[in-house]
Amino acid sequence: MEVAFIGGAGTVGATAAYTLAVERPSVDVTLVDVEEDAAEGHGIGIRHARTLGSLPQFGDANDLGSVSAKPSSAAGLATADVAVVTASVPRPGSSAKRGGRLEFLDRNLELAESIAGTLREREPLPVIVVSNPMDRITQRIWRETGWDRDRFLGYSLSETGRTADRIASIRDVPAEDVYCPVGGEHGENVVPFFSRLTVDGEPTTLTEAEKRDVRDYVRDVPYDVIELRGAEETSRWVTGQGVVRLVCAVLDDGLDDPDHPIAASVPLDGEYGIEDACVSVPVEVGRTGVRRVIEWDLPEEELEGLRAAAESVAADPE
Ligand SMILES: NC(=O)c1ccc[n+]([C@@H]2O[C@H](COP(=O)([O-])OP(=O)(O)OC[C@H]3O[C@@H](n4cnc5c(N)ncnc54)[C@H](O)[C@@H]3O)[C@@H](O)[C@H]2O)c1
Ligand SMILES: O=C(O)C[C@H](O)C(=O)O
Repeated sequence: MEVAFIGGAGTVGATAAYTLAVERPSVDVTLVDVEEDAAEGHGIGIRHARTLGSLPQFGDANDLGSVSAKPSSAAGLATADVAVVTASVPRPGSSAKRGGRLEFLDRNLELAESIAGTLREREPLPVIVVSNPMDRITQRIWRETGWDRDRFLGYSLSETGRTADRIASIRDVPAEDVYCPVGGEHGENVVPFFSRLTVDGEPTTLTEAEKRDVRDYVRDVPYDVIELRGAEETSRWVTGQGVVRLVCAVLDDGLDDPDHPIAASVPLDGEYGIEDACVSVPVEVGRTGVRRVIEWDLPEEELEGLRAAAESVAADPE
């Protein structure tokens, strides 16, 4: 199996590629970037890391997959089984604040069209989109390829990690016991599915103040991280981990635990009353991408949140 990271020389692409390479030593990892030297440099370092961890004195892996750099062209993507799009124009300084994902919009829409043009030259494959503003970029790449919508998964799992972390801290419970998937926009109109919250398997209800706190935390914390680390950087660690969780769900034809579905941003066609927009909703992931959009019976407040998210992402100029 070969996973191609389009934008693989960047912060998120290289971090996710490294995470996948060490976690799944047999998978072929390809770094596709217009910065070909940088991609090659990261590829060599990641290959060494994977090799080191698999040596007899440390590991027991065999049949190591390749780690290589390829050009950002149809040839570079010809043999990929899964594509992850992290390609982006450089982070504008003005994007390092809440709502900042929209600062990428115009130039990343152009980039999305060019990447879709390259993808279109081959057979459809599952495409995981990370680049911001993620919901709109997922929608644009989907439309421009003309492929079936079930090939596309926009990445929003960082919100689920952030939400679990915050609920654990508010309620003083272990974070690993918190299940609360997060949908809506990857942005201001985020919709934690509080109605599905369980802690250690027990349905749990937050107060309205606690819900507001969690939503505000999720909106603010990526920018706190950027500010603390310097405006050139992004939330590379949670994103690298989350992208690999999604890639592995595709490679493995589903989650280890199908009873706890995840959310991803997918082109909707009437589900939750939403047409022609990508926002995150619960999905069943499979080998070819999205096996099924799961239609939960959500309370009105969360349904309204999803619809507001869809209106917001659909409101941008073509
Ligand atoms: N969805 C999420 O949760 C999430 C999380 C973090 C970052 N992001 C977004 O992901 C994107 C990447 O972030 P980053 O910090 O890695 O950015 P970055 O600037 O470090 O990396 C972007 C990379 O894309 C490459 N690139 C540009 N055009 C390309 C093309 N045509 N083909 C191949 N590669 C190309 C650049 O050379 C660069 O290496 C940004 O838009 C960021 O906002 C999203
Ligand atoms: O890159 C950003 O602007 C933030 C990113 O979308 C994130 O959620 O970490």
